[in-house]
Amino acid sequence: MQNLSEQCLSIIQKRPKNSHKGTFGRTVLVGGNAQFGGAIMMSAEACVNAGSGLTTVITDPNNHQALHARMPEVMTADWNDNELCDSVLASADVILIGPGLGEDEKSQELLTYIFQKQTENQLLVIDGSAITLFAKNDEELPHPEQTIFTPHQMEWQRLSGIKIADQTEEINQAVQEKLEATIVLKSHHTEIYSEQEDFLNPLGNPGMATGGTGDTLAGIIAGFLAQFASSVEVINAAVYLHSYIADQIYYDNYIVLPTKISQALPYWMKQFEK
Ligand SMILES: NC(=O)C1=CN([C@@H]2O[C@H](COP(=O)(O)OP(=O)(O)OC[C@H]3O[C@@H](n4cnc5c(N)ncnc54)[C@H](OP(=O)(O)O)[C@@H]3O)[C@@H](O)[C@H]2O)[C@@H](O)CC1
Ligand SMILES: Nc1ncnc2c1ncn2[C@@H]1O[C@H](COP(=O)(O)OP(=O)(O)O)[C@@H](O)[C@H]1O
Ligand SMILES: [Mg+2]
Repeated sequence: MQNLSEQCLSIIQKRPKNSHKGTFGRTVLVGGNAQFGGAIMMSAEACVNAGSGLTTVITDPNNHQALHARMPEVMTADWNDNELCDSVLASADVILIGPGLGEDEKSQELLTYIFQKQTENQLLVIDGSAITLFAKNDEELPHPEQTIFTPHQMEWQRLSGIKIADQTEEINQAVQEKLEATIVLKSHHTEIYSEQEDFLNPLGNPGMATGGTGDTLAGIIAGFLAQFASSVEVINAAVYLHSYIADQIYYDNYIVLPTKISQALPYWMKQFEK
Protein backbone atom coordinates (compact mmCIF):
# COMPACT_ATOMS: atom_id res chain seq x y z
CA MET A 1 0.00 0.00 0.00
CA GLN A 2 1.41 3.36 -1.04
CA ASN A 3 1.48 6.32 1.39
CA LEU A 4 -0.02 9.50 -0.07
CA SER A 5 2.15 12.61 0.09
CA GLU A 6 1.78 16.28 -0.81
CA GLN A 7 2.83 15.33 -4.32
CA CYS A 8 -0.64 13.90 -4.98
CA LEU A 9 -1.99 17.49 -4.97
CA SER A 10 -0.18 18.24 -8.25
CA ILE A 11 -3.42 17.43 -10.12
CA ILE A 12 -4.65 20.88 -8.96
CA GLN A 13 -3.87 22.86 -12.09
CA LYS A 14 -3.84 26.61 -12.66
CA ARG A 15 -7.17 27.53 -14.25
CA PRO A 16 -6.94 28.39 -17.97
CA LYS A 17 -7.57 32.09 -18.77
CA ASN A 18 -10.21 31.29 -21.37
CA SER A 19 -12.28 29.06 -19.09
CA HIS A 20 -15.93 29.38 -18.05
CA LYS A 21 -18.14 27.56 -15.53
CA GLY A 22 -18.83 24.78 -18.04
CA THR A 23 -15.10 24.06 -18.13
CA PHE A 24 -15.18 22.86 -14.53
CA GLY A 25 -17.99 20.37 -14.73
CA ARG A 26 -21.59 19.88 -13.70
CA THR A 27 -22.14 18.03 -10.45
CA VAL A 28 -25.49 16.73 -9.23
CA LEU A 29 -25.87 15.75 -5.57
CA VAL A 30 -28.75 13.56 -4.41
CA GLY A 31 -29.65 13.26 -0.73
CA GLY A 32 -30.98 15.09 2.31
CA ASN A 33 -34.31 13.84 3.60
CA ALA A 34 -36.35 15.82 6.12
CA GLN A 35 -34.17 14.58 9.01
CA PHE A 36 -30.71 14.78 7.43
CA GLY A 37 -30.87 17.95 5.32
CA GLY A 38 -27.60 19.14 6.85
CA ALA A 39 -25.66 16.26 5.31
CA ILE A 40 -26.42 17.18 1.69
CA MET A 41 -25.90 20.87 2.48
CA MET A 42 -22.40 20.07 3.77
CA SER A 43 -21.69 18.03 0.62
CA ALA A 44 -22.91 20.93 -1.52
CA GLU A 45 -20.81 23.48 0.37
CA ALA A 46 -17.76 21.24 -0.10
CA CYS A 47 -18.47 20.64 -3.78
CA VAL A 48 -18.84 24.33 -4.67
CA ASN A 49 -15.75 25.29 -2.66
CA ALA A 50 -13.80 22.45 -4.30
CA GLY A 51 -14.43 24.13 -7.64
CA SER A 52 -17.30 22.33 -9.38
CA GLY A 53 -18.44 24.68 -12.17
CA LEU A 54 -22.17 24.11 -11.62
CA THR A 55 -23.70 22.29 -8.69
CA THR A 56 -27.33 21.14 -8.40
CA VAL A 57 -28.85 19.41 -5.38
CA ILE A 58 -31.76 17.00 -5.82
CA THR A 59 -33.35 16.88 -2.38
CA ASP A 60 -36.49 16.91 -0.27
CA PRO A 61 -38.29 20.26 -0.77
CA ASN A 62 -37.97 20.87 3.00
CA ASN A 63 -34.29 21.66 2.41
CA HIS A 64 -34.55 24.08 -0.51
CA GLN A 65 -34.94 27.29 1.47
CA ALA A 66 -32.12 26.53 3.89
CA LEU A 67 -29.83 25.50 1.04
CA HIS A 68 -30.51 28.69 -0.91
CA ALA A 69 -30.02 30.82 2.20
CA ARG A 70 -26.72 29.11 3.00
CA MET A 71 -25.35 28.69 -0.54
CA PRO A 72 -26.91 30.77 -3.31
CA GLU A 73 -24.30 29.26 -5.67
CA VAL A 74 -26.22 25.96 -5.55
CA MET A 75 -29.27 25.13 -7.67
CA THR A 76 -32.00 22.86 -6.30
CA ALA A 77 -34.45 20.36 -7.74
CA ASP A 78 -37.38 18.79 -5.87
CA TRP A 79 -36.73 15.06 -5.70
CA ASN A 80 -40.44 14.43 -6.44
CA ASP A 81 -40.25 16.30 -9.77
CA ASN A 82 -39.19 13.59 -12.23
CA GLU A 83 -39.18 15.76 -15.31
CA LEU A 84 -36.85 18.34 -13.72
CA CYS A 85 -34.60 15.66 -12.21
CA ASP A 86 -34.35 13.92 -15.61
CA SER A 87 -33.11 17.09 -17.28
CA VAL A 88 -30.70 18.00 -14.48
CA LEU A 89 -29.20 14.50 -14.52
CA ALA A 90 -28.88 14.38 -18.30
CA SER A 91 -26.26 17.15 -18.24
CA ALA A 92 -24.32 15.90 -15.19
CA ASP A 93 -20.65 14.93 -15.38
CA VAL A 94 -20.62 13.57 -11.84
CA ILE A 95 -23.47 12.36 -9.63
CA LEU A 96 -23.11 11.93 -5.87
CA ILE A 97 -25.84 10.02 -4.04
CA GLY A 98 -26.24 9.22 -0.36
CA PRO A 99 -25.44 11.95 2.17
CA GLY A 100 -28.53 12.15 4.39
CA LEU A 101 -30.56 10.17 1.84
CA GLY A 102 -32.14 7.98 4.53
CA GLU A 103 -33.14 4.36 4.13
CA ASP A 104 -36.90 4.42 3.55
CA GLU A 105 -38.89 3.57 0.43
CA LYS A 106 -38.35 6.99 -1.15
CA SER A 107 -34.58 6.71 -0.61
CA GLN A 108 -34.49 3.29 -2.29
CA GLU A 109 -36.64 4.57 -5.16
CA LEU A 110 -34.15 7.41 -5.73
CA LEU A 111 -31.14 5.07 -5.72
CA THR A 112 -32.79 2.79 -8.29
CA TYR A 113 -33.72 5.85 -10.38
CA ILE A 114 -30.12 7.11 -10.35
CA PHE A 115 -28.87 3.66 -11.42
CA GLN A 116 -31.29 3.82 -14.35
CA LYS A 117 -30.18 7.31 -15.34
CA GLN A 118 -26.37 7.02 -15.04
CA THR A 119 -24.77 6.94 -18.48
CA GLU A 120 -21.39 5.45 -19.36
CA ASN A 121 -19.92 8.96 -19.49
CA GLN A 122 -21.00 9.89 -15.97
CA LEU A 123 -19.19 9.14 -12.72
CA LEU A 124 -21.21 8.05 -9.71
CA VAL A 125 -20.07 8.57 -6.11
CA ILE A 126 -22.03 6.47 -3.60
CA ASP A 127 -21.86 7.55 0.05
CA GLY A 128 -23.68 7.21 3.38
CA SER A 129 -27.24 5.84 3.31
CA ALA A 130 -26.92 4.88 -0.36
CA ILE A 131 -24.14 2.42 0.56
CA THR A 132 -26.31 0.87 3.26
CA LEU A 133 -29.26 0.60 0.86
CA PHE A 134 -27.11 -0.89 -1.91
CA ALA A 135 -25.70 -3.42 0.57
CA LYS A 136 -29.23 -4.52 1.54
CA ASN A 137 -30.50 -5.11 -1.98
CA ASP A 138 -29.57 -7.18 -4.93
CA GLU A 139 -29.14 -4.34 -7.40
CA GLU A 140 -26.27 -4.28 -9.88
CA LEU A 141 -24.06 -1.28 -10.49
CA PRO A 142 -24.79 0.02 -13.99
CA HIS A 143 -21.18 1.13 -14.58
CA PRO A 144 -18.90 -0.33 -11.88
CA GLU A 145 -15.68 1.11 -13.32
CA GLN A 146 -17.29 4.58 -13.23
CA THR A 147 -18.35 4.17 -9.59
CA ILE A 148 -16.69 5.26 -6.34
CA PHE A 149 -17.91 4.05 -2.94
CA THR A 150 -16.94 6.12 0.13
CA PRO A 151 -17.86 3.91 3.12
CA HIS A 152 -16.80 4.24 6.74
CA GLN A 153 -15.83 0.94 8.35
CA MET A 154 -19.39 -0.08 9.30
CA GLU A 155 -20.74 0.82 5.85
CA TRP A 156 -17.89 -1.24 4.38
CA GLN A 157 -18.83 -4.14 6.65
CA ARG A 158 -22.40 -3.93 5.32
CA LEU A 159 -21.26 -3.66 1.70
CA SER A 160 -18.41 -6.18 1.69
CA GLY A 161 -19.52 -8.56 4.43
CA ILE A 162 -16.08 -8.16 6.07
CA LYS A 163 -16.27 -7.55 9.84
CA ILE A 164 -14.42 -4.39 10.93
CA ALA A 165 -11.79 -6.43 12.80
CA ASP A 166 -11.07 -8.45 9.63
CA GLN A 167 -10.76 -5.50 7.23
CA THR A 168 -7.17 -6.11 6.15
CA GLU A 169 -5.63 -4.86 2.91
CA GLU A 170 -5.67 -8.27 1.28
CA ILE A 171 -9.30 -9.06 2.08
CA ASN A 172 -10.50 -5.55 1.20
CA GLN A 173 -8.64 -5.69 -2.11
CA ALA A 174 -10.33 -8.97 -3.02
CA VAL A 175 -13.77 -7.41 -2.57
CA GLN A 176 -12.72 -4.32 -4.54
CA GLU A 177 -11.83 -6.60 -7.44
CA LYS A 178 -15.23 -8.25 -7.26
CA LEU A 179 -17.10 -4.94 -7.11
CA GLU A 180 -14.87 -3.37 -9.82
CA ALA A 181 -15.55 0.06 -8.28
CA THR A 182 -13.05 2.32 -6.48
CA ILE A 183 -13.35 2.17 -2.69
CA VAL A 184 -12.48 5.01 -0.30
CA LEU A 185 -12.50 3.19 3.05
CA LYS A 186 -12.71 5.94 5.68
CA SER A 187 -11.36 5.70 9.21
CA HIS A 188 -8.62 7.39 11.26
CA HIS A 189 -6.32 6.10 8.49
CA THR A 190 -8.34 6.20 5.26
CA GLU A 191 -7.41 3.71 2.53
CA ILE A 192 -8.16 3.89 -1.18
CA TYR A 193 -8.61 0.66 -3.13
CA SER A 194 -8.53 0.97 -6.91
CA GLU A 195 -8.05 -1.22 -9.93
CA GLN A 196 -4.43 -0.03 -10.20
CA GLU A 197 -3.07 0.29 -6.68
CA ASP A 198 -3.97 0.81 -3.01
CA PHE A 199 -3.17 4.00 -1.12
CA LEU A 200 -3.00 5.07 2.51
CA ASN A 201 -3.76 8.59 3.72
CA PRO A 202 -1.27 9.42 6.50
CA LEU A 203 -3.06 12.65 7.51
CA GLY A 204 -6.12 13.38 9.65
CA ASN A 205 -6.91 13.88 13.33
CA PRO A 206 -9.54 13.14 15.99
CA GLY A 207 -10.98 16.66 15.67
CA MET A 208 -12.52 15.29 12.44
CA ALA A 209 -14.73 12.89 14.41
CA THR A 210 -17.78 15.13 13.95
CA GLY A 211 -20.96 14.34 11.98
CA GLY A 212 -20.63 15.77 8.49
CA THR A 213 -16.88 15.26 7.90
CA GLY A 214 -17.60 12.37 5.53
CA ASP A 215 -20.43 14.24 3.79
CA THR A 216 -17.87 17.01 3.19
CA LEU A 217 -15.30 14.57 1.78
CA ALA A 218 -17.92 13.14 -0.61
CA GLY A 219 -18.63 16.67 -1.88
CA ILE A 220 -14.92 17.37 -2.42
CA ILE A 221 -14.43 14.09 -4.32
CA ALA A 222 -17.41 14.89 -6.56
CA GLY A 223 -16.21 18.46 -7.16
CA PHE A 224 -12.66 17.30 -7.98
CA LEU A 225 -13.89 14.61 -10.38
CA ALA A 226 -16.10 17.17 -12.13
CA GLN A 227 -13.25 19.54 -12.93
CA PHE A 228 -10.10 17.39 -13.16
CA ALA A 229 -9.76 14.37 -15.47
CA SER A 230 -11.22 11.28 -13.82
CA SER A 231 -8.61 9.06 -12.16
CA VAL A 232 -7.71 7.52 -8.83
CA GLU A 233 -5.12 10.32 -8.47
CA VAL A 234 -7.93 12.87 -8.37
CA ILE A 235 -9.70 10.89 -5.63
CA ASN A 236 -6.41 10.62 -3.72
CA ALA A 237 -5.95 14.38 -3.93
CA ALA A 238 -9.46 14.99 -2.54
CA VAL A 239 -8.85 12.62 0.39
CA TYR A 240 -5.43 14.08 1.13
CA LEU A 241 -6.48 17.74 0.92
CA HIS A 242 -9.57 17.15 3.13
CA SER A 243 -7.31 15.81 5.90
CA TYR A 244 -4.50 18.28 5.21
CA ILE A 245 -6.88 21.22 5.77
CA ALA A 246 -8.42 19.51 8.81
CA ASP A 247 -4.91 19.19 10.29
CA GLN A 248 -4.30 22.92 9.74
CA ILE A 249 -7.56 23.72 11.57
CA TYR A 250 -6.85 21.19 14.36
CA TYR A 251 -3.54 22.87 15.11
CA ASP A 252 -5.38 25.51 17.17
CA ASN A 253 -8.96 24.20 17.33
CA TYR A 254 -10.15 21.32 19.51
CA ILE A 255 -12.89 20.42 17.00
CA VAL A 256 -12.67 20.58 13.20
CA LEU A 257 -16.05 21.76 11.95
CA PRO A 258 -16.71 20.15 8.55
CA THR A 259 -17.93 23.44 7.07
CA LYS A 260 -14.63 25.07 8.11
CA ILE A 261 -12.81 22.53 5.91
CA SER A 262 -15.02 23.54 2.97
CA GLN A 263 -14.51 27.24 3.58
CA ALA A 264 -10.71 26.80 3.57
CA LEU A 265 -10.63 24.83 0.29
CA PRO A 266 -10.26 27.73 -2.19
CA TYR A 267 -7.32 29.14 -0.19
CA TRP A 268 -5.45 25.83 -0.02
CA MET A 269 -6.16 24.91 -3.63
CA LYS A 270 -4.56 28.22 -4.58
CA GLN A 271 -1.48 27.41 -2.45
CA PHE A 272 -1.04 24.04 -4.19
CA GLU A 273 -1.97 24.97 -7.79
CA LYS A 274 0.62 23.97 -10.38
N1 LIG B 1 -26.09 16.72 9.93
C1 LIG B 1 -26.57 15.66 9.25
O1 LIG B 1 -27.60 15.73 8.59
C2 LIG B 1 -25.82 14.38 9.29
C3 LIG B 1 -26.31 13.28 8.60
N2 LIG B 1 -25.61 12.15 8.46
C4 LIG B 1 -26.17 11.10 7.57
O2 LIG B 1 -26.74 10.12 8.37
C5 LIG B 1 -26.85 8.90 7.62
C6 LIG B 1 -26.36 7.75 8.46
O3 LIG B 1 -24.93 7.76 8.55
P1 LIG B 1 -24.17 7.40 9.90
O4 LIG B 1 -22.76 7.19 9.53
O5 LIG B 1 -24.44 8.44 10.92
O6 LIG B 1 -24.86 6.06 10.44
P2 LIG B 1 -24.53 4.52 10.17
O7 LIG B 1 -24.38 4.21 8.73
O8 LIG B 1 -25.53 3.71 10.90
O9 LIG B 1 -23.09 4.33 10.86
C7 LIG B 1 -22.91 4.50 12.21
C8 LIG B 1 -22.63 3.14 12.85
O10 LIG B 1 -21.36 2.65 12.34
C9 LIG B 1 -20.45 2.41 13.42
N3 LIG B 1 -19.06 2.64 13.00
C10 LIG B 1 -18.06 1.75 13.08
N4 LIG B 1 -16.93 2.26 12.60
C11 LIG B 1 -17.20 3.50 12.20
C12 LIG B 1 -16.41 4.51 11.61
N5 LIG B 1 -15.09 4.36 11.32
N6 LIG B 1 -17.01 5.69 11.32
C13 LIG B 1 -18.32 5.88 11.59
N7 LIG B 1 -19.13 4.93 12.15
C14 LIG B 1 -18.56 3.76 12.45
C15 LIG B 1 -20.96 3.32 14.50
O11 LIG B 1 -20.47 2.82 15.71
P3 LIG B 1 -20.65 3.59 17.11
O12 LIG B 1 -20.66 5.06 16.79
O13 LIG B 1 -21.97 3.15 17.61
O14 LIG B 1 -19.50 3.18 17.92
C16 LIG B 1 -22.46 3.21 14.33
O15 LIG B 1 -22.97 2.00 14.91
C17 LIG B 1 -26.00 9.10 6.35
O16 LIG B 1 -26.86 9.35 5.25
C18 LIG B 1 -25.20 10.33 6.67
O17 LIG B 1 -24.88 11.03 5.49
C19 LIG B 1 -24.32 11.96 9.12
O18 LIG B 1 -23.37 12.29 8.16
C20 LIG B 1 -24.20 12.86 10.35
C21 LIG B 1 -24.55 14.29 10.07
N1 LIG C 1 -10.01 10.05 14.50
C1 LIG C 1 -9.99 10.38 13.21
N2 LIG C 1 -8.79 10.59 12.58
C2 LIG C 1 -8.76 10.92 11.28
N3 LIG C 1 -9.85 11.07 10.50
C3 LIG C 1 -11.05 10.86 11.05
C4 LIG C 1 -11.19 10.51 12.41
N4 LIG C 1 -12.50 10.36 12.68
C5 LIG C 1 -13.16 10.61 11.54
N5 LIG C 1 -12.30 10.92 10.55
C6 LIG C 1 -12.64 11.22 9.13
O1 LIG C 1 -13.93 11.85 9.12
C7 LIG C 1 -14.74 11.32 8.09
C8 LIG C 1 -15.96 10.60 8.70
O2 LIG C 1 -16.82 10.12 7.68
P1 LIG C 1 -18.27 9.59 8.02
O3 LIG C 1 -18.19 8.61 9.13
O4 LIG C 1 -18.89 9.17 6.76
O5 LIG C 1 -18.96 10.92 8.59
P2 LIG C 1 -20.39 11.60 8.29
O6 LIG C 1 -21.26 10.59 7.62
O7 LIG C 1 -20.89 11.98 9.65
O8 LIG C 1 -20.15 12.80 7.45
C9 LIG C 1 -13.84 10.40 7.27
O9 LIG C 1 -13.22 11.11 6.23
C10 LIG C 1 -12.79 9.95 8.31
O10 LIG C 1 -11.57 9.58 7.71
MG1 LIG D 1 -20.89 9.25 6.15
